[in-house]
Order: sequence, then C-alpha cells, then structure tokens
Amino acid sequence: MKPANSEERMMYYGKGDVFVYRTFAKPLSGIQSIPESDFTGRENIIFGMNVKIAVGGEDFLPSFTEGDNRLVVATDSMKNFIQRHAAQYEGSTMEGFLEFVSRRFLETYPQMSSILITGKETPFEAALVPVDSVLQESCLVFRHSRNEYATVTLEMVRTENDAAIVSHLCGISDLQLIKVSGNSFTGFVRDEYTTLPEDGNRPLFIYLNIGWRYGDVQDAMGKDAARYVPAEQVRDIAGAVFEQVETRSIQHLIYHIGCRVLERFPQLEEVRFESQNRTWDTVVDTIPNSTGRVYTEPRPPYGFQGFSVIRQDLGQKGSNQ
Ligand SMILES: O=c1[nH]c(=O)c2[nH]c(=O)[nH]c2[nH]1
Repeated sequence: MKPANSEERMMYYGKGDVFVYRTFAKPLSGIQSIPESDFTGRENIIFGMNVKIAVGGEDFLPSFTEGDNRLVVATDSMKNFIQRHAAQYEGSTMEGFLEFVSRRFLETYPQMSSILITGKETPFEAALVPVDSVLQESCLVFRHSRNEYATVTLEMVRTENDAAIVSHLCGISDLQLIKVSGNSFTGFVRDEYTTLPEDGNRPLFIYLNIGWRYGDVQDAMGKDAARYVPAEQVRDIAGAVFEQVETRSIQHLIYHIGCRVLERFPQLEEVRFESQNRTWDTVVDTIPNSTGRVYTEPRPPYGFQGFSVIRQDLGQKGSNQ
C-alpha cells in the first residue's frame, strides 16, 4: 500500500480470492455507443467477481508487535462483509460495488484508515438458445468465459469526516489478440547479437492488459452511465485499431490503441498498457496455391512492453501507419 521508497512503515493485512456472485444486479444501460463496438450494456444477471482487500491503519501496529488482537477484524469477517454487502449494492458496476463496500468498511471500523481493493470480473456469456425457432441469448444459462475480464483497483483513505478515493485504475486483463497478416517488424538494431530476421508480414499475437484512469473517479461508478467506460468497448477498440493499423511493432500498435481510447472517452486521463509478444513461430512458410502458412506456439522467453498514453499524446499523434 505504501510505495517501496516510502519512509513510512509497510503494514497491511487482508483477504484475497473472495468470490462474489450476485444474481440479478441492476442492469447497466444508457452507455454511450462508439463506432468500434456493438456493446450496449450489461444485463448483470450474474454479477461475479474475485475481490482482494488490504486494510491499513496505525492502530494495527500492536497486533504485529504485541500480538494484541483487540482491534483486529478477522480476515474471515472481511470476506463475509464483502459478500453480504453484495446483497445491498444497488448499482450496476464493479467499480461502484468496490467503492460502496470500501466506504462501509471505513464507516464500520474506525481502526481502518486505508483500503486497497481489487476486483477481477468472473465473466459469463449467455448461451444461445432457440426461442420461437430463433436463436437468442438465454436469461438463465451462461457459459463461464475463459477469455479476458474486467478489473478495478481502488485505494480509499479516511479523511477528516468522510473517505476519499486517492488512486484508481480500471482495466481489462488477459486480452489475447492475433492479426494473421498486416504486421511487420523491420529496421531494428542489427549488430553481432542479432539473429532475428526482419519480417515484413508476421502473424502478430499479443497478450494485453489495458488500464485506464478517469479525470473524475466518480465517472467510473456508473451512476451516470453515459460517462462510464465499459471494458467491453475498450476491448472492441483494441480489435478495431489492430485491424486498421499496419503495425510496425507492438509498441506502435498499443500507442494507437491508447490514442483511440482517449479520443472516444474524453472523461479519461490516461490509458496504460502491459503487452506481451506471443507471435507464432513459422513451421511452413509457403503452401502451394495458398497464401496460408503453418505456425506453432512461440518458445519462451517472451518480450513485453509497458506504456502509458496521456492526453498530450493526442495533439502530437503521427499518422496511423
Ligand atoms: O513488436 C515487437 N517489438 C519488439 O521490440 C520486438 N523485439 C523482438 O524480438 N520482436 C519484437 N516485436
């Protein structure tokens, strides 16, 4: 909870893997539509997440130094607190729920002065079922998705007579995207250590975690759905930009995805990327009478990139190519 170089002592405790599945939460509707996405809202028939909470406060010092548990809220109780508050949450976003439950912790336990809370969505997709001979999304049956999932981290501190969010990051994790052609990687440093050939047309496979920060964190809560940024729309922007840009590298691609996200959502200040290169290895380069090839999984080690796109980048954006 404290930066590694902080003079202050590190001290926190909490609970991870707190699974919460709330059924029939309030649907999310009224979000802005964007050209890159057909996402219009969430039914929230299953509102599921994995929560991790860490609480801090000087009052916990004797629990470490003297074994004095008088102010210790058992982490088992924290788990119950989070799960039972899911029944009381009246909103429709993970951000809103985590803010709600963090405020309730600070209201209930004066010995807690800060909360760091993370939620990872457990994604479910509606099964398609026939209704009057037409396939429609079921309201009852869902497939547990193994694909990407939304994430939220909030840090909340007690203030004089209230609580305030001092940092936040919303996001989408484990997005795995491949573009089978239209990607090059050329012109990089060639010296005695270079064995990688230049490639004018590679199948670029990336693992992507994307995070975003709002100018006003209250926009993240979804009370005004028109100002909320759904992870599904960010996911769809990533796919659309990947399709549209002749990528010269992953570095080049993520910059353009970030610029597009900031263009679509003026309420955001920053978009952050962590990417990993999982480009397939070529096994058969040329197949007679076909433009296809045969590939296999890449071998470790894997390259990675980290990059933040900020508002100032929009003014200086280069060409899309
Ligand atoms: O998109 C890429 N960026 C790199 O920096 C790099 N380095 C490398 O070996 N392959 C790639 N691909």
